[in-house]
Amino acid sequence: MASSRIISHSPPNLHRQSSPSDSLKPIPTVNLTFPPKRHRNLCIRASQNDTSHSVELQTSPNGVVSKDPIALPRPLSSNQLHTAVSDGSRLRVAYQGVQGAYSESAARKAYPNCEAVPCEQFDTAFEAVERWLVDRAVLPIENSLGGSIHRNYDLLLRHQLHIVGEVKYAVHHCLMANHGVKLQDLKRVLSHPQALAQCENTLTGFGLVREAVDDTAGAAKHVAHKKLQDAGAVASSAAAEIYGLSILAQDIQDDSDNITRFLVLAREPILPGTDRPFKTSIVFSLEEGPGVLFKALAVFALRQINLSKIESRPLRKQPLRTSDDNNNRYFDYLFYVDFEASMADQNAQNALRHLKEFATFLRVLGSYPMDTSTA
Ligand SMILES: O=C(O)C(=O)C[C@]1(C(=O)O)C=C[C@@H](O)C=C1
Repeated sequence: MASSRIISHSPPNLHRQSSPSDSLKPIPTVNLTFPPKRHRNLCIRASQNDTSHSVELQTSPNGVVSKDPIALPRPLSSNQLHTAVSDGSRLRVAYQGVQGAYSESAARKAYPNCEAVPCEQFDTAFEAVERWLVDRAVLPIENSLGGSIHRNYDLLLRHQLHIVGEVKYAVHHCLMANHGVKLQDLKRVLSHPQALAQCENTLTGFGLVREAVDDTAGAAKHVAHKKLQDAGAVASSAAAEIYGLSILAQDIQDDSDNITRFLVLAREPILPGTDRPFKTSIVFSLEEGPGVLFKALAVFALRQINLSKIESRPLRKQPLRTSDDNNNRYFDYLFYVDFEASMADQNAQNALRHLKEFATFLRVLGSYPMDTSTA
């Protein structure tokens, strides 16, 4: 039997090591300030323009840092997450992009009362959660027209965050430009590559050259700030309002059913329940050989567990493997699978135990309530 490793939900951990030399890659929207070591209270401050957010952390002399227990977000139970979704608590939620991005709307759908914290890149949002700057991150993982957001699959594995929820958000794209600019004046259109892909047919019909930028709202902001006369942006109607642009065309996505699925990430897992529909996300790798993937997926089929998503990504550290029998070299993959069952369900636990018998690596990324709302 191949050696296997399973990394499952860890117990809640409210402490982390920190020192003044802790470093973070430059984050334009988030700044870290570490006071001298002698200060007992360590203040991590994240600021964006005139908005500043701060979290008070207590340091012990040996440098172990823990939050004031009263202010600490407790490890979430599935019930607490449900409450947060319905009435919203003042959680700090990171998203990628600037104000008006769809990701911000998704963060607000998950936590209606949250303080949404913009991050320049997906990596920044992951780090912001890990470093206690925010409580959650809401990041896109797949879109019904454009497919998977591969970067976030790779980051899920690189970081140790847990999936604690999902949000489905209906994306309605608008073509927008500065006041007075007409559709026939436009030569170029700026947006996030996913958004451009979702409007492929419409933009081709308009004869516009596509230019990819970090996020949809950032595109709108750029067009407005530079007062561009030959370029428009594809973004939300909220972005048009925020940056003072005129909407030239509405609902320009190639299919009216344009849904993006976002993941909610946290430092701690939630307790999986069976009180409502749950989904579990895992990642695993397999030995090379005929039928191994079939065998892996059969552990779910045998137990009537429905799979809702499967994605494969190259295994970066050892992307090629040479077969023992001949000199053939094979690509090596990681398989990401979402299945419709809770880890609290014995059937799901049996399926994973079975998979672990022949998987070379297996990690549970999270077991969380399904978003059954109509986006
Ligand atoms: O640019 C934005 O507004 C985003 O929130 C990013 C993003 C994505 O990465 O897929 C999210 C939803 C839409 O599908 C288009 C773009």
